[in-house]
Amino acid sequence: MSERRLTVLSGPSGVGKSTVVAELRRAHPAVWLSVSVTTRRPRPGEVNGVHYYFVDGEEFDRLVTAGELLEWAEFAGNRYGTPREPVLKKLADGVPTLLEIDLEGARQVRRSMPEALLVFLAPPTWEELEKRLRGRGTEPEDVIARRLEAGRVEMAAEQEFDLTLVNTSVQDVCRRLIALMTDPQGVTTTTNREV
Ligand SMILES: Nc1ncnc2c1ncn2[C@@H]1O[C@H](COP(=O)(O)OP(=O)(O)OP(=O)(O)O)[C@@H](O)[C@H]1O
Ligand SMILES: Nc1nc2c(ncn2[C@@H]2O[C@H](COP(=O)(O)O)[C@@H](O)[C@H]2O)c(=O)[nH]1
Repeated sequence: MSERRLTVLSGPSGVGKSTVVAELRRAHPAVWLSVSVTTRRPRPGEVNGVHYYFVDGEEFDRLVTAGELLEWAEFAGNRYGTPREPVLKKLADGVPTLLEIDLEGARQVRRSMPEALLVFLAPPTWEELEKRLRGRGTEPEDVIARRLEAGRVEMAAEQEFDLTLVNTSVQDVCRRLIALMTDPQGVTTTTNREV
């Protein structure tokens, strides 16, 4: 494993980031996924401390002011952030570490930790993205519209990432991601589209 142990996975809402990460962690438990803090309400089945740390706005403000977040951003009406300490500890221990965060967060990590590998997860088509987001059935139509609007912005920023993986097959994306996390020398600085 080289020094680049921090990998960031971003992409438009509904592209399949959480699905890919869940499969990656099932198949490769040695990979550590940062648990974010959010002001969003839990969806049915989401567990505090597992999927997110669910906090109110006041607590989120406190974390920001105390400098406890490595990065944070507002996304579609809620705030999300990565607790700094656990990430730094895992990296110091040499553990391959994954952040699943939005574009703004990825940009902040690019600035503060330029050695991180930034991976953009893209949908096979825009129509498929809409289908997945609606098919998940977790948000009302007005929230879906906000997420799709943000998705247009995220899609336009693909070139800022080290490479793009197209999420046609979750298994294929996972295979490629784990290879990148364990042999990052294979990544060039030119943006590539793969899978
Ligand atoms: N390769 C795939 N083919 C078909 N459906 C998929 C694929 N990957 C994920 N999905 C489905 O797409 C939907 C959205 O996936 P997921 O919740 O993982 O997206 P996400 O990128 O994490 O979204 P968000 O950013 O809103 O949290 C889910 O219903 C999931 O089962
Ligand atoms: N900048 C950050 N973005 C984050 C973080 N945790 C999650 N996210 C991103 O937010 C959106 C919406 O997530 P959802 O769970 O409400 O669907 C998605 O793009 C996530 O990747 C974070 O810590 N920082």
